[in-house]
Amino acid sequence: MTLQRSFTKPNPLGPLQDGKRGPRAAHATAPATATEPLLAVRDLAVTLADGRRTLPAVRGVSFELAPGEALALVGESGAGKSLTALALLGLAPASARVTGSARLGGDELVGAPRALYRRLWGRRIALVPQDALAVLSPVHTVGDQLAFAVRSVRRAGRREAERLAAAALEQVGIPAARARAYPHEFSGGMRQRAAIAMAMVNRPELVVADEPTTALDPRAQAQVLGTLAELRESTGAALLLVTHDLGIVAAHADRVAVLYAGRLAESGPAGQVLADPRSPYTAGLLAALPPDRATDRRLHSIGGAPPAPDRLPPGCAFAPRCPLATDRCRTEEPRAGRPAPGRTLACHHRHRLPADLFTAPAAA
Ligand SMILES: Nc1ncnc2c1ncn2[C@@H]1O[C@H](COP(=O)(O)OP(=O)(O)OP(=O)(O)O)[C@@H](O)[C@H]1O
Repeated sequence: MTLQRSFTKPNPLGPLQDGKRGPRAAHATAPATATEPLLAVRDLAVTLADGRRTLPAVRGVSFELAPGEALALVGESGAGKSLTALALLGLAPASARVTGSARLGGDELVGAPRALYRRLWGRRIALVPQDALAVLSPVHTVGDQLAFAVRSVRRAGRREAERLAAAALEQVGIPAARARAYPHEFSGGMRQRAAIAMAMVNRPELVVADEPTTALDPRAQAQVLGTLAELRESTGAALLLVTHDLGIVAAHADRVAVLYAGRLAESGPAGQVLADPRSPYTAGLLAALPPDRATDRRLHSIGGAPPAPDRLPPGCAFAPRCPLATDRCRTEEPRAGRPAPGRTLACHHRHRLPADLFTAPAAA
């Protein structure tokens, strides 16, 4: 289900009227139309050069994001989630070769010149990083940084920019009086919320959040994710959320794309994928979740570990860990198919998975 957000709540962030994205009209970037996705990623590949080796870290990833929609990129550590997100932002490491296509509205992001990114950053696409200090300078007050961000995008006098900065802070639950504080004077959760204010202050169409709550305790985590959800609701921004937490996916994503060893294992509506996974890898991730029933305290894990990008096995990269692996899986990499409307699956096993795939006792 695609959630088209309605722009019903007033937004105090200045002259941008609800449902209208005024300043963007002045940008030399092409907006998405109602009929096309906001972001269309096709065959995205990120290859890293590490000394004499080349590491295929992201391999032919494709997905779409509708305006206002939240898509979660999930997978174990090293799956290629962050590199995918960074490549879209034009922030992949210097050693990376990015190929394929990623269209934001009418603009091609892959291979785009810095000048295009400078027009897009903050205005149409913004980052909420894992660590707020990646976007907040320690030597300026939070208010000054927000005001600077405002003035870098729109013609606003100092007072107007300060008013908008204060409004942005209030929107993320930080009293306007704290605008004079430095980032180190905030708690970790407040810093993350300030980073959200920074990302959202100019009302971008797409927010990329890379593990935005990993370093936080559960209470701060819930506050930060709640803040992000409220701001998306009021501004209509789409969200690309990088996470390894399926609980966060269930609560905050409309759709999910599951990455394994740089490839898309499956994708689809979050509720469907979590309730009825078609990829054995997704089923394994779900089986490894802590049980919530008092009667079942077993923790099931997928045996083994994902392969490093320079140690990919032939065939399906998940085959060495997959209970269903056959000779074909070990020799032939599966191509993505469509097991159901709105879903993709890269697996040779197209039938429904047994419910006890990872919990059944191993055969003697
Ligand atoms: N700058 C780099 N130089 C060399 N290898 C890198 C670099 N950045 C990432 N990699 C490798 O690319 C692969 C994908 O990394 P990426 O950070 O995208 O994974 P991830 O799914 O986001 O993992 P995590 O959840 O741990 O952040 C990993 O094997 C990682 O070691």
